[in-house]
Amino acid sequence: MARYELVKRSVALITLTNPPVNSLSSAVRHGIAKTMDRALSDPKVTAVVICGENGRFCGGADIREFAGPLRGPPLLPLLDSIEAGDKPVVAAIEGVALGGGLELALVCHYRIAHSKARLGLPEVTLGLLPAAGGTQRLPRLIGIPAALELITTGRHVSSQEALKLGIVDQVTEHNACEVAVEFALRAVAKPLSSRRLSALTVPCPPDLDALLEAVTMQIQKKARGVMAPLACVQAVRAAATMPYSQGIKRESELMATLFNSGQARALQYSFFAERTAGKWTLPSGAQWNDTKPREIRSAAVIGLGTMGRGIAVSLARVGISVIAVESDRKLMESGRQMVIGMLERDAKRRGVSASLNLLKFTLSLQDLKDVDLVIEAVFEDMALKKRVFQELSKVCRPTTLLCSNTSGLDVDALAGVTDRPQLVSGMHFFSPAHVMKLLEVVCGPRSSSETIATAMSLGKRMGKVSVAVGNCPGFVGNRMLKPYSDQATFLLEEGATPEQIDKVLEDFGFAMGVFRMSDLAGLDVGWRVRKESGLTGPDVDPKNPPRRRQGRKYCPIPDMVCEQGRFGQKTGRGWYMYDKPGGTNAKPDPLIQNLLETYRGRYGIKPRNITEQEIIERCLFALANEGFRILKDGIAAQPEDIDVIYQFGYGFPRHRGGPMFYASMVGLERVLERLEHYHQAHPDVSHLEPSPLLKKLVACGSPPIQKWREHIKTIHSHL
Ligand SMILES: CCCCCCC/C=C/C(=O)SCCNC(=O)CCNC(=O)[C@H](O)C(C)(C)COP(=O)(O)OP(=O)(O)OC[C@H]1O[C@@H](n2cnc3c(N)ncnc32)[C@H](O)[C@@H]1OP(=O)(O)O
Repeated sequence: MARYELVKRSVALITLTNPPVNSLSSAVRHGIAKTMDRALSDPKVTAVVICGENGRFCGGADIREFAGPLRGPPLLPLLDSIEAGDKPVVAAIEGVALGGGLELALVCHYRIAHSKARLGLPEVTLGLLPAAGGTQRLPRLIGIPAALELITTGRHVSSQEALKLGIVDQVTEHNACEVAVEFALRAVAKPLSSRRLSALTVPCPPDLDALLEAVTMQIQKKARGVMAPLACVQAVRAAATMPYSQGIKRESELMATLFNSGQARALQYSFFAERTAGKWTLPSGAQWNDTKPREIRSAAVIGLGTMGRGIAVSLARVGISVIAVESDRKLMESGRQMVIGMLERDAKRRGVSASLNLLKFTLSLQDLKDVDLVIEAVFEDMALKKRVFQELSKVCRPTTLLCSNTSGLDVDALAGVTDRPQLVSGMHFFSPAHVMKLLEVVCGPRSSSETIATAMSLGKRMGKVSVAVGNCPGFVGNRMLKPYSDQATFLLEEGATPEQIDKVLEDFGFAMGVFRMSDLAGLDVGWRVRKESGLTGPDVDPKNPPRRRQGRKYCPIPDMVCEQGRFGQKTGRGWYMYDKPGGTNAKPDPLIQNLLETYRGRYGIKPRNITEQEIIERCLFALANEGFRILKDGIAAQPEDIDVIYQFGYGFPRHRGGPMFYASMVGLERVLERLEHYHQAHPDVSHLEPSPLLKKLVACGSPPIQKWREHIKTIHSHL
């Protein structure tokens, strides 16, 4: 796990060998301890270089080992002993030096980085802090403000920035290992005391308290309820105010509070869930690692509304030439201006030049005959989409892939009107499409594995977290949203207010509560869908008892809000009131309060006090319950996919892991018991009826989430 060689007759070259990222597993730590001992005790060796195999220095501690008992040599004393050694040690950083990897580099007396390397202390993103001396050594090297920023955000820096900050001593375009060996030979005669970071004093800013206070406030605002960044501030405070020996103790104490926390478990689960989601399997047996995606050089986007514009930007900025189609010259011109403006702003932010030459705008579908792939992003109307797909089928060459950016319509019905159903899939982007990282790739029953592989790979190329899902109304994300928002509106009937429900959800960690989110998305969209499906409007059978539709309980309050022209932020009124149309500052509206009181009065509902616990349980357990149904139906292949969708598309707090992980943390037995309780109280709300899969998992002893797949493997997958 660590290779030892003698090079240039006097330099010990230690190579970490734990692919793919040379993480510091117990075997690697053991290997470092052994090879360092050998280097320090061999009189022929005058200097040491540490590097990583396959052009990657080290991706940090082995995160998988955190779940089990700590084995092998502990990292902190191992690193301390490297720093204390009397022969110069040089880190040759290629690829990445992250977390424990950077901490290893910080105990080396010199650091040489390749120009393409990235460095950082991302432990905070895993619910931890850099507890192998990172919170004490980095401030001594680069000062409190810069160290505080890097440690509390976990941001990676380029080697150029690392050089400017003083983290590395030299950046090279050449082989970092060879450069480090030459550097080590020159360092042999030089004193090491000033190179041992733990022995340095911290350059402390005069306004330390004010700085720490400001950063704490910023964290509390941006990452409400998240423990790790606050613990990082405490650890850096210790570096500033205590000698190293005490600071390091404080670092360990703070780490101990985080290490076994639910937040750390959720964040580490989220790290792996994101990677698991990319590994799809289709019912045919085809998989992510055995199906070659097509190369996409050119694409077309149909419709330059909000979604189409964002999709065009996402494609062009990764070097794909884009033909954008609109039906009307005025719309095309305004779309053109907006796409160009978005691309220019994006390029400026990233410090690159805008790829405007890749864009072409047209009114004619005939111009699409040679593109590799089309993404249709017209209005969410099946008849209109079918017309577009029929037309595309005629004009595009037979090998062109046809994708729909639908948020929930039947992808197979669209495939059915084309001459190439195997080349049709859904690509459900989230608004704004050039910002939001989630992409649901919808696999119809006739989509080929190559089509899915290509859509998934294109998503990755655009920087999206892509998740393959099956074809059903709403797919995964929007299908689950319904029980969640239904519960919220039922709670309004029973006595809650929008602001009370939103506060509970936001305190839980959601970026926005369900009502604020609906106001942002626009209330009219759902209203139109409900009208089209006969749930409200003139087509409703007058014989329907009030508050019941299609044999189920129905809450008409959202329709009543829309009937007043309150469509959310865009009209300045929705569940909340805003300063102006388009305003974002939501204030409780007495008119909504009135509407709720009148409504309850009309139906004889006596409002009751609704607790925080009930809001969380009814909204989130109903959400997870639908997730279990989705797994049972084979619409998502694994719970990780659902959790990734909810984190990246719906603002579910990452430190809670996602709805399925959250259910597993609460305990499946408890979730089942509470759903049974609420379903008994509301027998006409089918979403509260515990799903068969949840019951099955509880009957099997509530296995950990990673084992659920074994219990759902017999299910017929629609992916
Ligand atoms: C009481 C104990 C005290 C201990 C103190 C310890 C203090 C130190 C703590 C740490 O170091 S925590 C770890 C900090 N490091 C990170 O957060 C880095 C995580 N990794 C990444 O960001 C990326 O993987 C990467 C290194 C930038 C590479 O990205 P790339 O896109 O090229 O590959 P991936 O698909 O992400 O990863 C490939 C493969 O490797 C697995 N993996 C990556 N890093 C780790 C790791 N640190 N530990 C274990 N496994 C890791 C990753 O999961 C992928 O595998 P699969 O999931 O596909 O099987």
